[in-house]
Amino acid sequence: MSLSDPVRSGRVVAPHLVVRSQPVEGVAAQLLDHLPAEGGLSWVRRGDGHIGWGVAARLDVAGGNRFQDAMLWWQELVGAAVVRDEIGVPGSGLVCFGSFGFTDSDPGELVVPEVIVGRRGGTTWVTTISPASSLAGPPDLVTHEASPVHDVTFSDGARSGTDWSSIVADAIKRITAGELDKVVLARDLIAIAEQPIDLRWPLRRLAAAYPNCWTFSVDGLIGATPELLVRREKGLITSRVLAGTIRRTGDDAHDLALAASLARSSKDLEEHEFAVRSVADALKPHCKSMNVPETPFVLHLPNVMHLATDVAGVANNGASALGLAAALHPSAAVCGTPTDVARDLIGEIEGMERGRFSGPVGWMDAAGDGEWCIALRCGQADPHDARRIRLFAGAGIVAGSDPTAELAETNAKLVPMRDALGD
Ligand SMILES: C=C(O[C@H]1C=CC=C(C(=O)O)[C@@H]1O)C(=O)O
Repeated sequence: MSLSDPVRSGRVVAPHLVVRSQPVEGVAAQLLDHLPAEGGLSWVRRGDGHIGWGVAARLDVAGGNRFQDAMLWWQELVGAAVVRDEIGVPGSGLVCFGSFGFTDSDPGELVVPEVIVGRRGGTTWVTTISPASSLAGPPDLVTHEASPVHDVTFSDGARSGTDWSSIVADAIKRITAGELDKVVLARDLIAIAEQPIDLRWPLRRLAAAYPNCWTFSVDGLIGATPELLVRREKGLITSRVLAGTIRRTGDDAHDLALAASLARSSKDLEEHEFAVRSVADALKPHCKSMNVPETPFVLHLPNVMHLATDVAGVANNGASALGLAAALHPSAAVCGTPTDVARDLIGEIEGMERGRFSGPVGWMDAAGDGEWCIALRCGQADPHDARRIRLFAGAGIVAGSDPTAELAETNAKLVPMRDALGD
Protein backbone atom coordinates (compact mmCIF):
# COMPACT_ATOMS: atom_id res chain seq x y z
CA MET A 1 0.00 0.00 0.00
CA SER A 2 1.41 3.40 -0.91
CA LEU A 3 1.73 6.00 1.80
CA SER A 4 -0.86 8.15 0.14
CA ASP A 5 -3.45 5.41 -0.28
CA PRO A 6 -6.66 6.26 1.54
CA VAL A 7 -7.11 4.02 4.57
CA ARG A 8 -10.58 3.06 5.65
CA SER A 9 -9.73 0.49 8.27
CA GLY A 10 -6.99 -1.86 9.34
CA ARG A 11 -3.31 -1.35 9.80
CA VAL A 12 -1.03 0.69 7.62
CA VAL A 13 2.71 0.30 7.69
CA ALA A 14 4.36 3.52 8.87
CA PRO A 15 7.83 4.36 7.54
CA HIS A 16 10.96 4.59 9.69
CA LEU A 17 12.01 8.21 10.00
CA VAL A 18 15.08 9.98 11.32
CA VAL A 19 14.22 13.31 12.91
CA ARG A 20 16.42 16.10 14.17
CA SER A 21 15.40 19.42 15.72
CA GLN A 22 18.08 22.01 16.32
CA PRO A 23 18.20 25.74 17.10
CA VAL A 24 18.50 27.99 14.09
CA GLU A 25 19.35 31.65 13.55
CA GLY A 26 18.07 33.97 10.87
CA VAL A 27 14.42 33.01 10.90
CA ALA A 28 12.24 35.81 9.47
CA ALA A 29 9.86 37.67 11.81
CA GLN A 30 7.02 36.08 9.87
CA LEU A 31 7.50 32.34 9.56
CA LEU A 32 5.24 32.39 6.50
CA ASP A 33 7.93 34.30 4.60
CA HIS A 34 9.87 31.02 4.38
CA LEU A 35 7.07 29.01 2.77
CA PRO A 36 7.96 27.72 -0.69
CA ALA A 37 5.50 28.11 -3.56
CA GLU A 38 4.32 24.50 -3.50
CA GLY A 39 3.37 22.08 -0.77
CA GLY A 40 3.64 24.47 2.17
CA LEU A 41 2.03 23.66 5.52
CA SER A 42 1.43 26.25 8.18
CA TRP A 43 0.12 26.86 11.64
CA VAL A 44 0.89 30.32 12.99
CA ARG A 45 -0.54 32.63 15.62
CA ARG A 46 0.91 35.89 16.95
CA GLY A 47 4.21 35.13 15.20
CA ASP A 48 4.68 31.72 16.86
CA GLY A 49 3.89 28.31 15.43
CA HIS A 50 5.42 26.25 12.69
CA ILE A 51 5.54 25.92 8.97
CA GLY A 52 6.69 22.99 6.92
CA TRP A 53 7.28 21.69 3.43
CA GLY A 54 8.05 18.48 1.61
CA VAL A 55 6.44 15.14 2.45
CA ALA A 56 8.36 12.66 4.61
CA ALA A 57 5.20 10.63 5.25
CA ARG A 58 1.52 11.01 4.52
CA LEU A 59 -1.68 9.20 5.35
CA ASP A 60 -5.00 9.88 3.63
CA VAL A 61 -8.04 8.87 5.65
CA ALA A 62 -11.79 8.63 5.20
CA GLY A 63 -14.58 6.55 6.68
CA GLY A 64 -15.94 5.79 10.13
CA ASN A 65 -12.52 4.78 11.51
CA ARG A 66 -10.62 7.77 10.14
CA PHE A 67 -9.53 9.16 13.49
CA GLN A 68 -8.54 5.75 14.85
CA ASP A 69 -6.65 4.95 11.64
CA ALA A 70 -4.80 8.25 11.88
CA MET A 71 -3.93 7.73 15.55
CA LEU A 72 -2.72 4.19 14.97
CA TRP A 73 -0.55 5.27 12.05
CA TRP A 74 0.88 8.14 14.09
CA GLN A 75 1.68 5.84 17.04
CA GLU A 76 3.49 3.45 14.71
CA LEU A 77 5.36 6.27 13.04
CA VAL A 78 6.42 7.69 16.41
CA GLY A 79 7.41 4.23 17.65
CA ALA A 80 9.60 3.57 14.63
CA ALA A 81 11.25 7.02 14.47
CA VAL A 82 14.70 7.93 15.73
CA VAL A 83 14.42 11.43 17.14
CA ARG A 84 17.13 13.81 18.27
CA ASP A 85 15.34 16.84 19.68
CA GLU A 86 17.59 19.61 20.99
CA ILE A 87 14.67 21.93 21.71
CA GLY A 88 12.25 19.82 23.74
CA VAL A 89 9.10 21.94 23.54
CA PRO A 90 5.64 20.97 22.27
CA GLY A 91 5.98 21.20 18.50
CA SER A 92 9.67 20.33 18.25
CA GLY A 93 10.82 16.85 17.21
CA LEU A 94 8.49 14.73 15.09
CA VAL A 95 5.33 16.65 14.15
CA CYS A 96 2.45 16.03 11.78
CA PHE A 97 0.01 18.54 10.34
CA GLY A 98 -3.49 17.33 9.54
CA SER A 99 -7.05 18.06 8.65
CA PHE A 100 -10.21 15.97 8.69
CA GLY A 101 -13.49 16.21 6.85
CA PHE A 102 -16.70 17.32 8.53
CA THR A 103 -18.38 13.97 7.82
CA ASP A 104 -16.85 10.51 7.92
CA SER A 105 -16.93 10.31 4.14
CA ASP A 106 -15.09 13.60 3.55
CA PRO A 107 -11.38 12.78 3.13
CA GLY A 108 -8.67 14.11 5.38
CA GLU A 109 -4.95 13.53 5.93
CA LEU A 110 -1.94 13.61 8.19
CA VAL A 111 1.23 14.99 6.63
CA VAL A 112 4.74 14.81 8.07
CA PRO A 113 6.86 17.40 6.26
CA GLU A 114 10.54 16.99 5.42
CA VAL A 115 11.36 20.37 6.95
CA ILE A 116 9.67 22.25 9.78
CA VAL A 117 10.61 25.73 10.94
CA GLY A 118 9.19 26.51 14.37
CA ARG A 119 9.09 29.38 16.81
CA ARG A 120 7.85 29.43 20.35
CA GLY A 121 8.41 32.27 22.80
CA GLY A 122 11.63 33.53 21.23
CA THR A 123 13.14 30.10 20.50
CA THR A 124 13.42 29.20 16.84
CA TRP A 125 14.34 25.83 15.46
CA VAL A 126 14.42 23.73 12.35
CA THR A 127 13.39 20.10 12.21
CA THR A 128 14.53 17.84 9.40
CA ILE A 129 12.75 14.55 8.79
CA SER A 130 13.92 11.89 6.38
CA PRO A 131 13.71 8.15 5.77
CA ALA A 132 16.07 6.08 7.92
CA SER A 133 18.35 5.48 4.94
CA SER A 134 19.21 9.16 4.47
CA LEU A 135 19.83 11.90 7.03
CA ALA A 136 19.25 15.33 5.55
CA GLY A 137 21.17 18.31 6.90
CA PRO A 138 19.32 21.50 7.88
CA PRO A 139 18.26 23.51 4.82
CA ASP A 140 19.38 27.08 4.09
CA LEU A 141 16.50 29.22 5.24
CA VAL A 142 15.59 31.58 2.45
CA THR A 143 12.61 33.90 2.26
CA HIS A 144 10.30 33.98 -0.72
CA GLU A 145 8.08 36.59 -2.28
CA ALA A 146 4.42 35.69 -2.74
CA SER A 147 2.69 36.69 -5.97
CA PRO A 148 -0.12 39.17 -5.41
CA VAL A 149 -3.59 37.96 -6.29
CA HIS A 150 -5.57 40.28 -8.56
CA ASP A 151 -8.99 40.54 -10.14
CA VAL A 152 -10.88 38.01 -8.10
CA THR A 153 -14.59 37.64 -8.75
CA PHE A 154 -16.92 36.02 -6.26
CA SER A 155 -20.04 34.08 -7.16
CA ASP A 156 -22.61 31.89 -5.41
CA GLY A 157 -21.57 28.36 -4.62
CA ALA A 158 -24.17 25.62 -4.17
CA ARG A 159 -26.94 28.11 -3.24
CA SER A 160 -27.74 31.75 -3.70
CA GLY A 161 -28.08 33.82 -0.54
CA THR A 162 -31.87 33.89 -0.99
CA ASP A 163 -32.10 30.11 -1.36
CA TRP A 164 -29.88 29.63 1.67
CA SER A 165 -32.12 31.93 3.74
CA SER A 166 -35.15 29.82 2.87
CA ILE A 167 -33.27 26.70 4.02
CA VAL A 168 -32.60 28.50 7.29
CA ALA A 169 -36.33 29.32 7.53
CA ASP A 170 -37.08 25.58 7.07
CA ALA A 171 -34.63 24.69 9.80
CA ILE A 172 -36.23 27.21 12.17
CA LYS A 173 -39.64 25.57 11.54
CA ARG A 174 -38.20 22.16 12.35
CA ILE A 175 -36.60 23.47 15.51
CA THR A 176 -39.87 25.12 16.54
CA ALA A 177 -41.69 21.84 15.83
CA GLY A 178 -39.41 20.18 18.39
CA GLU A 179 -37.29 18.00 16.06
CA LEU A 180 -34.03 19.48 17.41
CA ASP A 181 -32.68 22.41 19.42
CA LYS A 182 -29.94 23.81 17.20
CA VAL A 183 -28.39 23.23 13.78
CA VAL A 184 -25.42 24.96 12.14
CA LEU A 185 -25.98 25.59 8.42
CA ALA A 186 -23.25 26.64 6.04
CA ARG A 187 -22.93 28.06 2.53
CA ASP A 188 -20.11 28.50 0.06
CA LEU A 189 -18.87 31.12 -2.39
CA ILE A 190 -16.59 30.55 -5.36
CA ALA A 191 -13.67 32.91 -5.83
CA ILE A 192 -12.01 32.95 -9.26
CA ALA A 193 -8.87 34.91 -10.06
CA GLU A 194 -7.50 35.83 -13.47
CA GLN A 195 -4.27 33.98 -12.72
CA PRO A 196 -3.42 30.92 -10.59
CA ILE A 197 -3.67 31.89 -6.91
CA ASP A 198 -0.45 31.85 -4.90
CA LEU A 199 -1.95 30.63 -1.61
CA ARG A 200 0.86 32.29 0.33
CA TRP A 201 -0.58 35.69 -0.59
CA PRO A 202 -3.96 35.30 1.18
CA LEU A 203 -2.25 33.33 3.94
CA ARG A 204 0.12 36.18 4.81
CA ARG A 205 -2.69 38.69 4.72
CA LEU A 206 -4.81 36.52 7.02
CA ALA A 207 -1.94 36.17 9.50
CA ALA A 208 -1.36 39.94 9.46
CA ALA A 209 -5.04 40.92 9.79
CA TYR A 210 -6.09 38.21 12.26
CA PRO A 211 -3.06 37.70 14.54
CA ASN A 212 -5.18 36.21 17.33
CA CYS A 213 -6.55 33.51 15.04
CA TRP A 214 -4.72 30.36 14.00
CA THR A 215 -3.65 30.82 10.37
CA PHE A 216 -3.43 27.43 8.74
CA SER A 217 -2.58 25.83 5.44
CA VAL A 218 -2.90 22.08 4.99
CA ASP A 219 -3.13 20.49 1.58
CA GLY A 220 -4.93 23.39 -0.13
CA LEU A 221 -7.18 24.29 2.81
CA ILE A 222 -6.25 27.76 4.07
CA GLY A 223 -7.82 30.05 6.62
CA ALA A 224 -7.58 31.94 9.91
CA THR A 225 -9.81 30.33 12.50
CA PRO A 226 -10.67 31.78 15.92
CA GLU A 227 -11.96 28.47 17.36
CA LEU A 228 -9.64 26.11 19.24
CA LEU A 229 -11.33 22.72 19.34
CA VAL A 230 -8.69 21.38 21.71
CA ARG A 231 -5.13 21.92 22.85
CA ARG A 232 -3.31 19.29 24.86
CA GLU A 233 -0.05 20.33 26.40
CA LYS A 234 1.70 18.37 29.15
CA GLY A 235 -1.53 17.06 30.66
CA LEU A 236 -3.46 20.33 30.41
CA ILE A 237 -6.45 20.33 28.08
CA THR A 238 -8.00 23.58 26.82
CA SER A 239 -10.73 24.44 24.37
CA ARG A 240 -12.11 27.79 23.20
CA VAL A 241 -15.79 27.43 22.39
CA LEU A 242 -17.36 30.04 20.13
CA ALA A 243 -21.03 30.40 19.21
CA GLY A 244 -23.18 33.50 19.09
CA THR A 245 -21.99 36.23 16.77
CA ILE A 246 -22.50 39.90 15.99
CA ARG A 247 -20.94 41.90 13.15
CA ARG A 248 -18.58 44.76 13.90
CA THR A 249 -19.30 48.11 12.41
CA GLY A 250 -15.83 49.67 12.63
CA ASP A 251 -17.11 52.37 15.01
CA ASP A 252 -15.52 51.46 18.37
CA ALA A 253 -18.16 53.05 20.59
CA HIS A 254 -20.97 51.42 18.65
CA ASP A 255 -19.14 48.05 18.67
CA LEU A 256 -18.82 48.22 22.45
CA ALA A 257 -22.58 48.72 22.71
CA LEU A 258 -23.09 45.79 20.32
CA ALA A 259 -20.76 43.62 22.42
CA ALA A 260 -22.89 44.40 25.46
CA SER A 261 -26.06 43.49 23.57
CA LEU A 262 -24.45 40.22 22.38
CA ALA A 263 -23.60 39.33 25.96
CA ARG A 264 -27.28 39.81 26.90
CA SER A 265 -28.89 38.28 23.80
CA SER A 266 -30.95 35.28 24.92
CA LYS A 267 -30.88 33.84 21.37
CA ASP A 268 -27.05 33.97 21.27
CA LEU A 269 -26.63 32.79 24.85
CA GLU A 270 -28.82 29.76 24.09
CA GLU A 271 -26.85 29.02 20.91
CA HIS A 272 -23.63 29.35 22.89
CA GLU A 273 -24.76 27.16 25.77
CA PHE A 274 -25.43 24.23 23.39
CA ALA A 275 -21.87 24.51 22.07
CA VAL A 276 -20.30 24.71 25.55
CA ARG A 277 -22.33 21.74 26.78
CA SER A 278 -21.25 19.60 23.83
CA VAL A 279 -17.57 20.38 24.49
CA ALA A 280 -17.79 19.94 28.28
CA ASP A 281 -19.65 16.61 27.91
CA ALA A 282 -17.12 15.27 25.38
CA LEU A 283 -14.10 16.30 27.48
CA LYS A 284 -15.46 15.13 30.84
CA PRO A 285 -14.42 11.46 30.50
CA HIS A 286 -10.85 12.62 29.74
CA CYS A 287 -10.44 15.08 32.62
CA LYS A 288 -9.98 14.59 36.34
CA SER A 289 -10.93 18.21 36.97
CA MET A 290 -12.51 20.77 34.69
CA ASN A 291 -13.27 24.47 34.70
CA VAL A 292 -16.28 25.52 32.63
CA PRO A 293 -17.00 29.22 33.24
CA GLU A 294 -20.68 29.95 33.73
CA THR A 295 -20.70 33.13 31.70
CA PRO A 296 -19.10 33.64 28.28
CA PHE A 297 -16.86 36.58 27.42
CA VAL A 298 -17.03 38.54 24.18
CA LEU A 299 -14.16 37.81 21.79
CA HIS A 300 -13.43 40.80 19.56
CA LEU A 301 -12.17 40.00 16.06
CA PRO A 302 -11.70 42.59 13.32
CA ASN A 303 -14.85 41.50 11.45
CA VAL A 304 -17.14 40.00 14.11
CA MET A 305 -17.53 39.49 17.85
CA HIS A 306 -18.33 36.10 19.34
CA LEU A 307 -19.55 34.77 22.63
CA ALA A 308 -16.60 32.72 23.85
CA THR A 309 -15.91 30.28 26.68
CA ASP A 310 -12.47 28.91 27.53
CA VAL A 311 -12.87 25.41 28.95
CA ALA A 312 -9.87 23.91 30.76
CA GLY A 313 -9.21 20.51 32.29
CA VAL A 314 -6.49 18.28 33.69
CA ALA A 315 -6.08 15.07 31.70
CA ASN A 316 -6.87 11.83 33.48
CA ASN A 317 -5.65 9.54 30.70
CA GLY A 318 -3.18 9.47 27.83
CA ALA A 319 -5.62 10.55 25.10
CA SER A 320 -3.65 12.46 22.49
CA ALA A 321 -4.67 15.86 21.15
CA LEU A 322 -6.09 14.06 18.11
CA GLY A 323 -7.94 11.55 20.29
CA LEU A 324 -9.54 14.47 22.11
CA ALA A 325 -10.39 16.22 18.83
CA ALA A 326 -12.03 12.99 17.65
CA ALA A 327 -14.11 12.88 20.84
CA LEU A 328 -15.16 16.52 20.40
CA HIS A 329 -15.96 16.54 16.69
CA PRO A 330 -18.51 17.64 15.61
CA SER A 331 -19.25 20.04 18.45
CA ALA A 332 -22.47 22.01 18.51
CA ALA A 333 -20.52 25.04 17.24
CA VAL A 334 -20.50 23.45 13.77
CA CYS A 335 -23.19 20.74 13.87
CA GLY A 336 -25.98 21.20 16.41
CA THR A 337 -27.99 19.61 19.21
CA PRO A 338 -28.75 16.73 19.39
CA THR A 339 -25.69 15.92 17.30
CA ASP A 340 -27.13 13.06 15.25
CA VAL A 341 -30.37 14.84 14.41
CA ALA A 342 -28.48 18.01 13.45
CA ARG A 343 -25.98 16.07 11.33
CA ASP A 344 -28.83 14.37 9.47
CA LEU A 345 -30.60 17.66 8.92
CA ILE A 346 -27.40 19.22 7.54
CA GLY A 347 -27.07 16.29 5.12
CA GLU A 348 -30.73 16.66 4.14
CA ILE A 349 -31.06 20.41 3.59
CA GLU A 350 -27.66 22.13 3.40
CA GLY A 351 -27.20 21.10 -0.21
CA MET A 352 -23.41 21.11 -0.44
CA GLU A 353 -20.37 19.03 0.48
CA ARG A 354 -18.49 20.68 3.32
CA GLY A 355 -15.30 18.73 2.66
CA ARG A 356 -12.81 19.74 5.35
CA PHE A 357 -14.59 23.00 6.23
CA SER A 358 -15.73 22.76 9.88
CA GLY A 359 -13.60 19.67 10.50
CA PRO A 360 -10.56 19.55 12.81
CA VAL A 361 -7.35 21.09 11.45
CA GLY A 362 -4.08 21.25 13.35
CA TRP A 363 -0.91 19.49 14.38
CA MET A 364 0.40 16.98 16.87
CA ASP A 365 3.82 15.97 18.17
CA ALA A 366 5.34 12.65 19.21
CA ALA A 367 4.12 13.05 22.80
CA GLY A 368 0.53 13.47 21.57
CA ASP A 369 0.55 17.16 22.49
CA GLY A 370 -0.83 19.49 19.88
CA GLU A 371 -3.57 21.87 18.79
CA TRP A 372 -6.63 21.11 16.70
CA CYS A 373 -8.84 23.99 15.70
CA ILE A 374 -12.10 23.95 13.77
CA ALA A 375 -11.50 24.82 10.12
CA LEU A 376 -13.57 28.02 9.90
CA ARG A 377 -13.08 31.31 7.98
CA CYS A 378 -11.32 29.29 5.33
CA GLY A 379 -11.17 28.32 1.68
CA GLN A 380 -10.44 25.16 -0.23
CA ALA A 381 -8.21 25.61 -3.27
CA ASP A 382 -9.51 23.74 -6.30
CA PRO A 383 -7.01 20.94 -7.02
CA HIS A 384 -8.00 21.03 -10.71
CA ASP A 385 -7.98 24.78 -11.29
CA ALA A 386 -5.42 26.91 -9.45
CA ARG A 387 -7.46 30.06 -10.15
CA ARG A 388 -10.40 28.85 -8.03
CA ILE A 389 -10.96 28.65 -4.34
CA ARG A 390 -14.17 27.75 -2.49
CA LEU A 391 -14.96 29.85 0.59
CA PHE A 392 -17.25 28.78 3.42
CA ALA A 393 -19.20 30.23 6.30
CA GLY A 394 -21.92 28.92 8.55
CA ALA A 395 -24.19 30.09 11.33
CA GLY A 396 -25.85 28.45 14.30
CA ILE A 397 -29.63 28.35 13.98
CA VAL A 398 -31.94 28.18 17.01
CA ALA A 399 -35.66 28.84 17.45
CA GLY A 400 -35.06 32.59 17.83
CA SER A 401 -32.99 32.93 14.63
CA ASP A 402 -33.92 35.23 11.77
CA PRO A 403 -32.94 34.02 8.25
CA THR A 404 -31.94 37.47 7.01
CA ALA A 405 -29.73 38.11 10.04
CA GLU A 406 -28.12 34.66 9.66
CA LEU A 407 -27.31 35.40 6.01
CA ALA A 408 -25.73 38.70 7.04
CA GLU A 409 -23.73 36.83 9.69
CA THR A 410 -22.33 34.40 7.12
CA ASN A 411 -21.39 37.37 4.92
CA ALA A 412 -19.47 38.88 7.84
CA LYS A 413 -17.70 35.55 8.41
CA LEU A 414 -16.66 35.48 4.74
CA VAL A 415 -14.92 38.86 5.06
CA PRO A 416 -11.49 37.53 6.19
CA MET A 417 -11.08 35.31 3.12
CA ARG A 418 -12.65 37.83 0.74
CA ASP A 419 -10.35 40.59 1.97
CA ALA A 420 -7.32 38.31 1.85
CA LEU A 421 -8.06 37.60 -1.81
CA GLY A 422 -9.12 41.14 -2.69
CA ASP A 423 -7.05 43.81 -4.40
C1 LIG B 1 -19.82 27.92 11.59
C2 LIG B 1 -19.11 29.03 11.79
O1 LIG B 1 -18.98 29.62 13.01
C3 LIG B 1 -19.26 28.95 14.21
C4 LIG B 1 -18.27 29.46 15.18
C5 LIG B 1 -18.48 30.63 15.86
C6 LIG B 1 -19.75 31.23 15.86
C7 LIG B 1 -20.80 30.61 15.25
C8 LIG B 1 -22.15 31.24 15.26
O2 LIG B 1 -22.34 32.25 15.96
O3 LIG B 1 -23.03 30.77 14.55
C9 LIG B 1 -20.68 29.26 14.64
O4 LIG B 1 -21.13 28.34 15.59
C10 LIG B 1 -18.37 29.68 10.71
O5 LIG B 1 -17.61 30.60 10.99
O6 LIG B 1 -18.50 29.26 9.55
